[in-house]
Amino acid sequence: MQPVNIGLLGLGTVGAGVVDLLSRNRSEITRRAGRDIRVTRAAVRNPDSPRDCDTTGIDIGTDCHAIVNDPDIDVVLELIGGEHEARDLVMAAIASGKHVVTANKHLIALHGNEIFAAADAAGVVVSFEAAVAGGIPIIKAIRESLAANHIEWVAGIINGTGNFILSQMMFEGVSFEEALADAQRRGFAEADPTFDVEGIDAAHKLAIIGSIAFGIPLSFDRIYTQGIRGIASDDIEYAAELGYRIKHLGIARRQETGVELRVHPTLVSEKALLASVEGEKNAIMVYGDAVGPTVYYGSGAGAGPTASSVVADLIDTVRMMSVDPKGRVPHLAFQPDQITHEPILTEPDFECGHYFRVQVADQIGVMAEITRALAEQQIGIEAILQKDPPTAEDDARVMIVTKPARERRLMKVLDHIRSLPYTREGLVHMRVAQFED
Ligand SMILES: NC(=O)C1=CN([C@@H]2O[C@H](COP(=O)(O)OP(=O)(O)OC[C@H]3O[C@@H](n4cnc5c(N)ncnc54)[C@H](O)[C@@H]3O)[C@@H](O)[C@H]2O)C=CC1
Ligand SMILES: N[C@@H](CC=O)C(=O)O
Ligand code: NA
Repeated sequence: MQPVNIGLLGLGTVGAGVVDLLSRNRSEITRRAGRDIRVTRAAVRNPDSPRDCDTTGIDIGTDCHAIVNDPDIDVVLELIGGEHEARDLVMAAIASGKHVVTANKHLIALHGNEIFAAADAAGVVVSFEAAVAGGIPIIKAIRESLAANHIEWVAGIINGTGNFILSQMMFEGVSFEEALADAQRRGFAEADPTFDVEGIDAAHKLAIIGSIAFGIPLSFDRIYTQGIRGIASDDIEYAAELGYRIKHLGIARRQETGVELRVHPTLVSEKALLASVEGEKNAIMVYGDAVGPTVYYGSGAGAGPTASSVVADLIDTVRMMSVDPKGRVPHLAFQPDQITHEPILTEPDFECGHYFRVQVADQIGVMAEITRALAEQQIGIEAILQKDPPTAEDDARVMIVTKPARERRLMKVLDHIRSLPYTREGLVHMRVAQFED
């Protein structure tokens, strides 16, 4: 059989990982794919930079379009990252009848609807397993292995850099900035690390998860997104005393009236599986009506893990080259004409537990007023903690975890508490996740 020629766009962390893996496991990969898969051309910004892989036999240049238009290239592997240039290259590859593999969640989250429509029309496949949770085969799990289920919710740690920073801060006493610099050195962080710390990267991934779980279009701009920068070490401590860990989660959840798509710091019971996921590791729970809860854990970033998914996509691509396009796994899990536009809910309609911290004058009746306000909105209390603040001797800090409640009700309570004469500035609110795992 003829070898399959890969045109590689980008030879950075992931690109080098792919070249290395294809060479290291060449014989097993060929036995699985049925054909030899080889990178024949690559484009990079600076061809003279040193590489973390052996590039013997690869023609390295700077012109991505020359690769996309090369008739000898069978599959384009997009690993340059970013949005517009990657979109143009992928659309050009599709137009020239080439299959595409990408690790670019930014690209898929923002342009996937257009890209998949073009790919379906051209009879080619765009694969993107590495785009969500790096090496964890979560796309395949949701799209294929759980295809019999009505997916009720998906919740996970889907940004390795953010989880690494939170773990370093909690266990190593490292500052936020130091931990981020370390994540960058280790190759986990995005080229623009604000994508990691502001929750944008997680929102890109959640857009993809939500779409393949619920059969809705990719809806990145409708995702509620909050990053990890605002998490105070005091709240990490208080949460621990209350029996919780603060994790940065992406949550896609069905309600009767629509779907919640949200990314934010979340209190997770220390007994929950997700609470024990540390460092750059990712973990995703998927709840299907037939299967119940399932968990997928592993490395969400780094050269080897990400290359593992990219190469698996290349193998899949090679295998399905000979399959009738109508018989292939649909890009977004559901047949393209079965994608529906369900309402995507906004904050007032989110339903979950809540944590809040409020500093008040330490007077008789204050706690009673706070609990009365909660009761008036029919919000149950899960746990209460009271502490002296680090300064302001006559004040008290009150931390409350509520039972699940519609966020619109909780906001009324918090507005009321803020308006009380003895309430100080700086009320903190975070959401709490309840999982069955
Ligand atoms: N690093 C990781 O752990 C993971 C990365 N990804 C995604 O994989 C993709 C690649 O990420 P990394 O390898 O980490 O990036 P990187 O910054 O290490 O490498 C990017 C490569 O693309 C080349 N490049 C960029 N723009 C180019 C252009 N216009 N023309 C020619 N070459 C160009 C650069 O020279 C470099 O070789 C991104 O979409 C990223 O989000 C996905 C999962 C994990
Ligand atoms: N920057 C991302 C890389 C993988 O997607 C992360 O930290 O998770
Ligand atoms: Na993956």
